Amino acid sequence: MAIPFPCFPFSETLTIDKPSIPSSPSLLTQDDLKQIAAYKAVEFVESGMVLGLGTGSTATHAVSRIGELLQQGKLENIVGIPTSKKTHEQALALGIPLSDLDHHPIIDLAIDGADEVDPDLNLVKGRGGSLLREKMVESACRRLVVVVDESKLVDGLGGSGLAMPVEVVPFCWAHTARRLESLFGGGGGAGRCVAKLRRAEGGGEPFVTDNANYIVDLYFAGPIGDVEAASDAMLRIAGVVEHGMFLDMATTVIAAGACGVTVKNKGEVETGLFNERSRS
Ligand SMILES: O=C[C@H](O)[C@H](O)[C@H](O)COP(=O)(O)O
Repeated sequence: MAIPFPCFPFSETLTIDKPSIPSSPSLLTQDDLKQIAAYKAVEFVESGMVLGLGTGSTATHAVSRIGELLQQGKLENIVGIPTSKKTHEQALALGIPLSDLDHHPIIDLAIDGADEVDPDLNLVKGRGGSLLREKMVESACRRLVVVVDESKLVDGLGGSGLAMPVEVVPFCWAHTARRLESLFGGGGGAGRCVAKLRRAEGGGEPFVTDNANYIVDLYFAGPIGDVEAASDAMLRIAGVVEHGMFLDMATTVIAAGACGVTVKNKGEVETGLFNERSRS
């Protein structure tokens, strides 16, 4: 997706190099915006940190940048805790020293993408299928910095009309999917929620997570509303392993959009993109 070149593409505090961001062309792609947000987040990284390494097309830019800074000697003594097999492979290839939660139960900082971000910095994650490891790692973080392009900002979780992923055990997944659907008054596409098993590319076999589970995607007719109650109810269903709502976990969200980069910290008054979003 091509987006008009920002009127102020970098905030005053954005001091990163801008390696592949076009300077003269008048368009930034959605991937450019993801990279801008991710590079901004890497400014929070300091030598000696234990880092949660997120998963997805936005987080991959942050992992690349961390690898680059390590290779240049601008960062030292970093330990990365990957949130998926894919990120593990990427970080290994970049020479980032890796560990896990068993050996590093407290993480200084994690950087990850998100599928939806609400005005309170609650998130939907897991459209890439990595929600369980992401939630385990990011629950152990002192600071979780989320990086998104502005298309991810919503007024309420579930409001994008796109998938709300739930990781379930394969055993009788259809039964679990029906229970999830009926939790929200759904069924047959007529209600507030429709549950669908995620299929692997090609549409045949079920998509299988890094933990050998399945994903049931929930599609809501509008914002869920009471996300805490929805979270508790989903987790009470036997067969549900974890859901993709990350509530009260993000400490900072960096959103890149056509008019620049907005950094919002938990509890701060809304400005920039977030403010514009909440007015719309
Ligand atoms: O399972 C995937 C993760 O939760 C991703 O962080 C999330 O889906 C956002 O991915 P992307 O940056 O590719 O939009």
